[in-house]
Order: sequence, then structure tokens, then C-alpha cells
Amino acid sequence: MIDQSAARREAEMQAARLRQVQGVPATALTRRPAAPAAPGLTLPAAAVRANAAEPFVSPHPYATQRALEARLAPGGIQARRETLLYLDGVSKTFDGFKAINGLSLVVARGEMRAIIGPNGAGKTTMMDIITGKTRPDKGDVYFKGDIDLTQHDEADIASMGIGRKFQKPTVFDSHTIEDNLRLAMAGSRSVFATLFHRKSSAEAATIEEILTTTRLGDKRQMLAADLSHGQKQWLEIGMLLAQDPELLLVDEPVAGMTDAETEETALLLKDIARTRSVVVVEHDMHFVRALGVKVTCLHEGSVLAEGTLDAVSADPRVVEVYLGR
Ligand SMILES: Nc1ncnc2c1ncn2[C@@H]1O[C@H](COP(=O)(O)OP(=O)(O)OP(=O)(O)O)[C@@H](O)[C@H]1O
Repeated sequence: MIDQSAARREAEMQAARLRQVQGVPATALTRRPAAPAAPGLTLPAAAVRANAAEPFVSPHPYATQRALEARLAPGGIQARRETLLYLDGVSKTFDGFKAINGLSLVVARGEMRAIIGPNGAGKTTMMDIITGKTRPDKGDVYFKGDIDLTQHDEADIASMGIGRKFQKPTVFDSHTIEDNLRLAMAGSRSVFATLFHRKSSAEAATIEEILTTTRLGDKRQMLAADLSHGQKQWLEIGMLLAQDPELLLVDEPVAGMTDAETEETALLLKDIARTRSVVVVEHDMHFVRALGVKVTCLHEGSVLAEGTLDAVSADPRVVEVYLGR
């Protein structure tokens, strides 16, 4: 049987120890501000002010602020933490022109999302902001819930698990497909050391897996220079996979591909999206349809419509700005 009075004495002693360390009144350790009825993603300024009088128990200002946020909007913060990519109210102006304008977009863990939109809609600038190439003027950009991407540079962001594939493939033409993958996996090892380094069994298994995913298994000993345009795109996707990203950003992967390659690329990205999140920017609607994923249509730097391709393409605003052109 539990000795209630001993337990109470222990709790009182713990509270006293805490009070000693933190120097706050006893009531502050037990009183909690009520959470708002409908927690949102943004902290209402008035709510923060109303609770500012509440004595803080956390010794560090940042921890205190985070604890306050969590208490005020537990649903909202939790919702952001469960996302892989979270953009809210992001804006970027170039020479007075708003390329990105209050953009909000959330990609879940394990989700593949297609981004469409007319020329100049802000798709590339959005990718630049996510990867740290461009700093937004304002707004939140978070990776894995808590990593504020606006505070990191491109190299940091790449090493955190965001891989980006640009439209033009950049592979090592004079090396074989397998060596291209080994070079991509090597990280800081030199080219010479990489090519003469004995593969561990884990490395060999990863390369095998990537060769299978990218449909290049039977071409492993071919020089990259001898691949078709589509196969080079797949190799470059494979080289990104070798760095084991959690989020893959892919810019117009099927531009210049044959119909068969386009079809195969949709299957390939679907395979990848079984274990990672993928954001694909693409103009080719047949390809987007083959992906069969949620579509976001950007226009003038913000989200114009979001949903299935059928729903988005039936939206009169989308028809007007994009599909009708
Ligand atoms: N560095 C820059 N300086 C000035 N203007 C820029 C810069 N980068 C982008 N812009 C402008 O911002 C707008 C959005 O460009 P962005 O390249 O992001 O559009 P996009 O949707 O990727 O277009 P596309 O489909 O043609 O690639 C365009 O009007 C572009 O001219």
C-alpha cells in the first residue's frame, strides 16, 4: 500500500528545493495559465501579454518562451512539430517586386507534394528559401518541426537532410554510374580516396538499393556521359539519395524526357516517397497526374489552390491564371 503522507512530504520537499533554486513563490510552481479554447498556430499578442505577469519557472529566456508557447497553444506547436516542412507567412521582395507573398505551405513526413504554377509564380524562389540560398524578408520556415531554416546556410541545410535536384543534371561524366554514387556518398573523402576505398557491406547494400530505385542496375559500369538525358536525371536523383535526405526537392525532373522516361520517373519518385518526403515542381500535367499526389498551385508568390489535381484544375482561378494560358 502507498504511504500517502510520505508521498506528500516528498512532493513538498521537492517543491521547496525547486523554490530554493529558482527563487519563485510557491504558487508559481502549481498555477498554470489556461490554454485557449481553440489553439492556433500563431500566438495572439494579447494572450502573451495577459500571461506575461505569470512568474516564469524556467531559468532560460528561450526555454521560458518555448514553454509559454507550448502552454498557450499546445495544439498549434504540436501541429508544427509533426510536419517535415512548415512555411508560414513567408515573403521575399526583389527590388520592390514581391516574388513570395505571405506563402504558407505544410508538407507532412512521408508526403510527396507537387507544386505547379505559371512562370514567375515563385516556385524556384520558394525552393531557394527552403534550401537557404535566399533569405526571406519575413515568415517562418521550419524543418522537422523545430529547425528554423532561416537561421542556417545552404551547406548546413543540405547536411541536415534536405537534398535539392536542379533542372539540369550535374553528374561526373567521366566516371561510371556506380562511382558517381560512391562519390556522392563519400561526403568529405577525396575523390581518389573514395574510388580506391574498400566498400563496407552497408555502403554496397545502399548503392545496390539506389541502383535498383533509379533503374540503373544493369548500367552500373557505364560512363555517366553515355546515359540518356532521362537516365542522367535518375542518376542525379540517385546521387542525392546517397546522401540519405529526409526531404527531396526536385525541380522539373521530366523536362526534356521521352514519354516512357516521364512515366518511369513518376514510378521512381513514388518509390522514393515510400521512405522520404518529396516536393516536386513541375509544369507537365500528365506527369503530375501520374504522381497522384496533393497539388499546390502557386500564383504571385502565394498559394492559389491546393488539393487533388482534378480539384485544383477545376478551380476557375487556376484556370484563369495558369491552365487557361
Ligand atoms: N534574384 C532575383 N532578382 C530579381 N527578381 C527575381 C529574382 N529571383 C526571382 N525573381 C523574380 O521573382 C519572380 C518569381 O520567380 P521564380 O523563378 O521563383 O518563379 P517560378 O515560379 O520558378 O517561374 P518558372 O516556372 O518560370 O521557373 C519572377 O518574377 C522573377 O523574375
